[in-house]
Amino acid sequence: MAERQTATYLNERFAAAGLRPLTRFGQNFLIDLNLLELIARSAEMRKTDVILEVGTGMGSLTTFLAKAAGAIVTVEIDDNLAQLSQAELEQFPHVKQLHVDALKNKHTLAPELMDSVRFAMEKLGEESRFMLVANLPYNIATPLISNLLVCDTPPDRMVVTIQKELADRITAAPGSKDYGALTVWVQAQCRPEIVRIMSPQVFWPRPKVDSAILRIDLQPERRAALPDLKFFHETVRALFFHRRKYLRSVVCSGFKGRLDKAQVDAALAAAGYTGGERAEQLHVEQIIGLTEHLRQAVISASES
Ligand SMILES: C[S@@+](CC[C@H](N)C(=O)[O-])C[C@H]1O[C@@H](n2cnc3c(N)ncnc32)[C@H](O)[C@@H]1O
Repeated sequence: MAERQTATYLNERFAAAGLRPLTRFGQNFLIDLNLLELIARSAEMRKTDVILEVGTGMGSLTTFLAKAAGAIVTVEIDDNLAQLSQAELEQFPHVKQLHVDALKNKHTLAPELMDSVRFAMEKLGEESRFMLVANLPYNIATPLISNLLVCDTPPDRMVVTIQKELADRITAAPGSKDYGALTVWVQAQCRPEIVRIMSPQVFWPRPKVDSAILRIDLQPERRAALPDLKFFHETVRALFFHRRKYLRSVVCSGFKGRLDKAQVDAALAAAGYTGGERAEQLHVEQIIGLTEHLRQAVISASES
């Protein structure tokens, strides 16, 4: 296993197969064995857990996951890597390989992913939890994390390697430049925590930016307290769509056709705002409260 983690090994293996790592698929492989172990350890997996891995690559992280979890669903878009990793993973009957694009489109996961996860969870029984553990392709990290939180069965935990800049956005505090729709969407239902910052040297080939291992723990009671998840998701995106604009203006444009200006002013006042605030100043609980006032206003407006 250890030899499979070196840049020399990967270089030779790719060259022998006549391949090159593809930038368009975010093919930067972790070559530090300790970090692969850290990712697996941070997930605190049990033998009844189902793990989704997006980006099988050569199957190195998959091997760690297979040793700790009850079932693995690993997804790879690249024909050549899907083939190479198949040989490595054949020894694990509880690893299911899917050879598809993990995203059907920007807002939807490929249906095979959650179908396979649900099937594995049923087999493993009531105790089973679902987690995403992956060294993610950076170009799909945001939609993947975001879309998984829309699912009826969201992951109990995600432990992912992503760009540091994205980890900073997910863990940001109100008022900071990184604080935005993604921060609020994740923090309203989960507790995110940066486990480790990683320099480009721990990857082959080296990416241009720093990376981070991020652990995101679902908080089911917080998620259950959001009465309409879809409405919340859309509202948060609308609130941060024009970062420089004041609350009244972003709410008016986000709710155009559903609330008139007087109704917007009434909803803002009921939530305790003048409209002269900016969304980025409001902490997550305040945005949850404001969204609920807007939801009630939309319901009343549609009934009148
Ligand atoms: C950062 S590499 C990680 C590989 C391996 N897990 C590791 O840790 O070394 C990302 C992997 O995701 C695959 N990938 C990229 N886009 C994908 C997509 N849309 N769906 C599924 N796999 C994808 C790439 O081909 C690549 O193998």
